[in-house]
Amino acid sequence: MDLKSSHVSPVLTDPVPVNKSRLGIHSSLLAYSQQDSPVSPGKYSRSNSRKSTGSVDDVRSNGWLDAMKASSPPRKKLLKGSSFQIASIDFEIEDYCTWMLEYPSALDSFEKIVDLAQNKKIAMFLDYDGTLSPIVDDPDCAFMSESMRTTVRSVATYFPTAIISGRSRDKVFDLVKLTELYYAGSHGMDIIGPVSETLSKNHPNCVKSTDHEGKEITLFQPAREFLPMVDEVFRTLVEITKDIEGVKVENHKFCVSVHYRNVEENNWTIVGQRVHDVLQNYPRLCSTHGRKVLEVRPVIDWNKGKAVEFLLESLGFNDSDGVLPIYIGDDKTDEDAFKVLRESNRGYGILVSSVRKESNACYSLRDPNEVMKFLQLLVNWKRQERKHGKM
Ligand SMILES: O=P(O)(O)OC[C@H]1O[C@H](O[C@H]2O[C@H](CO)[C@@H](O)[C@H](O)[C@H]2O)[C@H](O)[C@@H](O)[C@@H]1O
Repeated sequence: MDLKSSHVSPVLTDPVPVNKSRLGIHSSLLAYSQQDSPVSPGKYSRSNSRKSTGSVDDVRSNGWLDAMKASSPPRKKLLKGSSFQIASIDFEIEDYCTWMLEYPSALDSFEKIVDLAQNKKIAMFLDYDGTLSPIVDDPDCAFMSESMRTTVRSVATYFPTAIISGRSRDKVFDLVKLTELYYAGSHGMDIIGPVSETLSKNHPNCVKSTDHEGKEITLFQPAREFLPMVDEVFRTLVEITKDIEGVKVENHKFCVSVHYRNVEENNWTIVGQRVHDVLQNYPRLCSTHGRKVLEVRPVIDWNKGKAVEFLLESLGFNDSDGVLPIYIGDDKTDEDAFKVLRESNRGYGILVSSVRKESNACYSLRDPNEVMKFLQLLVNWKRQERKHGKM
């Protein structure tokens, strides 16, 4: 990619050390219970004088471990013939049905949704993991099906479509493999969008660039100055967690994922303690919970919601009534996008979940299979509209 300008300045809020509050861990916690801290300050860290001195019991009692457990629906182990199991499944189904009164199925509500799309242009925003691909144990194996790829390609033929993922932009592109889309990686901190003159005026730190096909695009990386710091933290986290079986640390350019899905539950507190202890030396980085993953990211005023606003603006839909944005996602980070749509009273957030969850979304879909059905309905509806000479 040829950068025509390298003038990129970050959009920063005050460098507040929010990592403690976001994790819900009191600052007095989190020294290693098993060994002395191997954390040493790097070039981009503060001195390690803020090393904490807590215990595993403290971590358990402040609710943080509960947040880790609740971060993804548990796998169901079916015990044949167990009446307790059957009763608990009955309860779950009933509970889910009650929840769906508040978050109706986007499939059942399809007519209502497209009714609002009359004379408007739909802009489609899609999360990747858990939305286009099923959640699997190994993040490197979270592949989307060919039928999902074909469906997303068709969606992009009719509507401007963007993928907004926690993964790095390159990694999510390698998985999706569609050049017809816009991509925002690192939870929206690395965006490739359409070229727009008005946008450049509002966001002086945008860079005009070209993609690998030579097409002009806009590159926006509001956390660019954090690159060396995030890289340093990635290497430290790999080192510091290497003795915990099952931990996987991913470098997503502007953020780092520390996965504990494959770690013995007894060791989850240790994973959290080590992440937190490293962050003690980086007050400009924080950590948030994803699905069996701790996400380390810069403390900046930017998230998936801001990325949606940015992309809408770059598509020329700033403050426009002529657009109906639809955002489909399954995770906590997608809530920022649902919130933006809810608060600006335009478009719909659709939560992908097979269990009850509080959300800022309006509708729900159970899993990636239902996401595909919904996208196919949308494509078929648009084809019919065109056939009948509408839009
Ligand atoms: O914003 P997303 O596209 O949804 O990315 C969020 C995280 O997704 C990946 O982790 C999740 O999916 C994995 C594969 O199914 C699963 O093993 C893991 O437990 C989930 O947390 C990705 O690996 C992370 O880096 C993303 O931040």
